[in-house]
Amino acid sequence: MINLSGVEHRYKHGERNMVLSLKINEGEFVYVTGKAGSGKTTFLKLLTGEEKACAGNISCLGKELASLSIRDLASYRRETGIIFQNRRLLPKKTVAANVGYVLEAAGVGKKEIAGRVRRVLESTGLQHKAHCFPEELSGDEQQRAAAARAIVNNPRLLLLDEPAAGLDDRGAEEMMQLFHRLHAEGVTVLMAVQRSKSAGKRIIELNKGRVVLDTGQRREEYDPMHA
Ligand SMILES: Nc1ncnc2c1ncn2[C@@H]1O[C@H](COP(=O)(O)OP(=O)(O)OP(=O)(O)O)[C@@H](O)[C@H]1O
Repeated sequence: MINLSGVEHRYKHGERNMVLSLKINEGEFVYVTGKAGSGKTTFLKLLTGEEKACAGNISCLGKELASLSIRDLASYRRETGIIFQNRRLLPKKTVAANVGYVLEAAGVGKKEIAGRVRRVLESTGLQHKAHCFPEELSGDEQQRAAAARAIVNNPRLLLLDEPAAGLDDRGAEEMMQLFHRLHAEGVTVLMAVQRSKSAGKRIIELNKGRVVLDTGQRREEYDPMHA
């Protein structure tokens, strides 16, 4: 489903900050871990097409990202659910409008949008804030709104940058349960976190833009003696 081969990346005028080759299969749940500045966000941005590789190939959901037109990139992004590091809610739209926006862009009818937005706000515990603007929300609620927006279009792939940031322990636990549930329903999940908290899942650890640990498809199969 995701294949990065010989990928290199550098920020404008900067040094090469990422070198990656890896595969992720459909249906996997992968934690992308590493210290601050190790490259987790950059890795996810390469997969959203926001950052471009300066060498190598990235294919995702059957598409070569480098060759997508702006229009095809927009449609590719609608097939994925993304939680950005700084949430990126649209300040002049209500929570419901922020969440429904992706469906509107995909041409879904108004009635259908209203129903789907209502259900997804219920599942993220935000139904009572549907008509608020982002600045009227707490950090916790903004994070829930970002999660609702990421899942409203039933994506096959979720790219999540610190999805529990700003949540208290209980909120973080609920958020994790939501993504584990979606994974159990078949969604592929890539989640950037500084440290993974759940065993039994693949962990790709980055350091200075390189993979320093990859436990493989299933954590149980990881044998440190033969890694
Ligand atoms: N827009 C940018 N321009 C130049 N360098 C950048 C830019 N964004 C990130 N970097 C650098 O690239 C490296 C990787 O950063 P990245 O944000 O991907 O790491 P991260 O693991 O997500 O960190 P954090 O956990 O703090 O978000 C760092 O050295 C960072 O300073």
